[in-house]
Amino acid sequence: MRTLFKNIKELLQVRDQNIAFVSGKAMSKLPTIKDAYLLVENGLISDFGTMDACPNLEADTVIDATGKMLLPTWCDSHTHIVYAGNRESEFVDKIKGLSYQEIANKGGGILNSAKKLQETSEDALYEQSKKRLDEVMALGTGAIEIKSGYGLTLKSELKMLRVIKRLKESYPLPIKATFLGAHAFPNAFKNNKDGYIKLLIENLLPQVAQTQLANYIDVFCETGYFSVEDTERILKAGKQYGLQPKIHVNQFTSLGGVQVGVKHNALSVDHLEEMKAEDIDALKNTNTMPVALPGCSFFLGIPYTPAREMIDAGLPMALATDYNPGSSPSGNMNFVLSTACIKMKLTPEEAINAATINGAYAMGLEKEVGSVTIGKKANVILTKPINSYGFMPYAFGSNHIETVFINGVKL
Ligand SMILES: N=CN[C@@H](CCC(=O)O)C(=O)O
Ligand SMILES: [Zn+2]
Repeated sequence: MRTLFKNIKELLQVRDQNIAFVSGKAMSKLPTIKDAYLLVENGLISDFGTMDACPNLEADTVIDATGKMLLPTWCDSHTHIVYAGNRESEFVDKIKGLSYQEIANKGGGILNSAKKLQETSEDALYEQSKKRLDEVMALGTGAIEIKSGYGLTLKSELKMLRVIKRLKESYPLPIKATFLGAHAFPNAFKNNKDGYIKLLIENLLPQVAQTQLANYIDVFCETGYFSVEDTERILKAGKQYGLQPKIHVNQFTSLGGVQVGVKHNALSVDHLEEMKAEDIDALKNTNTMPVALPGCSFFLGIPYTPAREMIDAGLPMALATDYNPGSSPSGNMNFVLSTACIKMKLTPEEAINAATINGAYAMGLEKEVGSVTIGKKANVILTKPINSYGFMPYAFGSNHIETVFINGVKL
């Protein structure tokens, strides 16, 4: 099965196999080929170059991309798309000025979603999650990470993870699953936090590991949630089962979560809205990817991750949606791209690198997706006719995508 894209106005994010992610100044370079072709064979990228070198071969499908850009699909490395219902009931309180923490203290927040999820059947949860996945794929997402963390009991955490497994089996895009049992303390453990951590380590974690339902482990390291010490205990326990950390840190406070993540070889540290100089320093020369979630800052009205400062300090940066019912009820990576440029002062090149190759690395998929590279999956976005790739983040809110291809197949 061969598909040939020809006359591509500009083919974006063309890379060699050996580039896992880009950092600092290298983020401002987006390698492209103008007037290009791309050949897909059996779902993989098999060749590309300038049109004057386009081989004269038979293809099952030929797509004329005159005036259009072709780029890798978005790699959304941080989502919570498996949830039940929504939290629209908290929206007006939020508009009236209640903070995320105040809403949680009123019975809203993560525990509100946990209650809904515990009362929802596995099939219904799958159907609701599937709609969200269909929606974000149409918006250009071609690889995604999904967390548990609205179960908070053995039964419901496993239910969430089985739903993620079912999505993995039913959809053609790569999906990674993260165990986030340490998302909040259930009411029953309000006065016995140690009891919940013990339950997590001694009961939930062994079963999650035994069923092989998770690729990574996550903790919400934050005041009022899991302390740095709790986080360290949970990460050490996860390590026993071979689960690498990808953790929520520095959303509201800089507590030392970044350092604990780096110490335990986290694949990524995510949120980072509150960063001290020592947090930035701790990330230098490590393999841990910082992940910014501007949709969350936009929705909650909290600071944006100081991505400009971090990139200028030589760090890499990935962008993700954080799609969840409480702090970012949107999985639109195009909006994330615009917000990163407009609010976080990333250039279009930096934002595209952060949303593709660096996002792929932040979920361990850098060998499969995130760039136009021979042998990688042909998960690509064909834009509508546009003048330049900068138009995508610039003209925010409009849909610039004409077609999304996953494994070379049109959605
Ligand atoms: N902050 C922790 N977890 C999610 C929000 C969860 C929720 O409010 O339902 C986040 O990444 O923002
Ligand atoms: Zn999150």
